[in-house]
Amino acid sequence: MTAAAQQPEVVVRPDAADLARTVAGALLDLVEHAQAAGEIPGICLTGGTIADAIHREVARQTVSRNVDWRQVELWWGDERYVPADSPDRNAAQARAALLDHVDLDPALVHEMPASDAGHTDVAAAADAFSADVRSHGRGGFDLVMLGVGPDGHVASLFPGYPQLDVDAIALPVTDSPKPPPERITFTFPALNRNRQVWFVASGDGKADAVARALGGADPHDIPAAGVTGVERTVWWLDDDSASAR
Ligand SMILES: O=C1O[C@H](COP(=O)(O)O)[C@@H](O)[C@H](O)[C@H]1O
Repeated sequence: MTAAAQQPEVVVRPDAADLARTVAGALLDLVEHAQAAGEIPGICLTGGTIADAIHREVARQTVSRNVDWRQVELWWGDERYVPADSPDRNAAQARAALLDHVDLDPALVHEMPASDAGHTDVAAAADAFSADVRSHGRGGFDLVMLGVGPDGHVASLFPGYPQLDVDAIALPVTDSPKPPPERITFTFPALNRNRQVWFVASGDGKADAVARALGGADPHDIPAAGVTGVERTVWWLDDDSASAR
């Protein structure tokens, strides 16, 4: 990793709606550029409040852009281990806001397993998902998007949890402090080998976690401090989430 890559960019917009519009535009720029270069961009989506607003904006803005959604590969950084039709799933939220409104190639959409997908338990499901990542042979994604919890969690990596110290691709969580308790999450090593990482956070409830992450907190306390992009790291904030910096 270069010194420049370790220095995150911070973009602050006045409010959540403006933030969502700005991030959606930047995401569509990234996809257009990758496709113009003949690539199929690999994007790892996130869940949460601002992510939902961003997905809706991407769907809205895409009609005026030159993007071929059949040539985009989608993954998720974490998932709630609940049935496939549960609205709690990050993938279900993304489908309602974005995926159902664009023409995707289903073979390029890699949801983490649902609890009714036939795996013995969440650990077996995390192993199966890790095998899916390995078999697709990507050295890293073009873009990983990460929401940030008020406690500084990213994906389903929570402060003080054992998953923070495991070298694996994806791991089960059985006692998440934020419901639902069972989840699957990418690990730090998996999140740290990707070209770009974009954190997205809005609202004053995120201000302390954002300030601590940008201030170089111990990732065991603020997991968001433990992820950077190989080429670029951007913190996309609104005035409220940026207010404690
Ligand atoms: O549980 C989760 O929370 C975070 C942040 O969600 P928010 O509603 O506070 O914005 C999210 O990024 C993560 O993917 C999700 O599983």
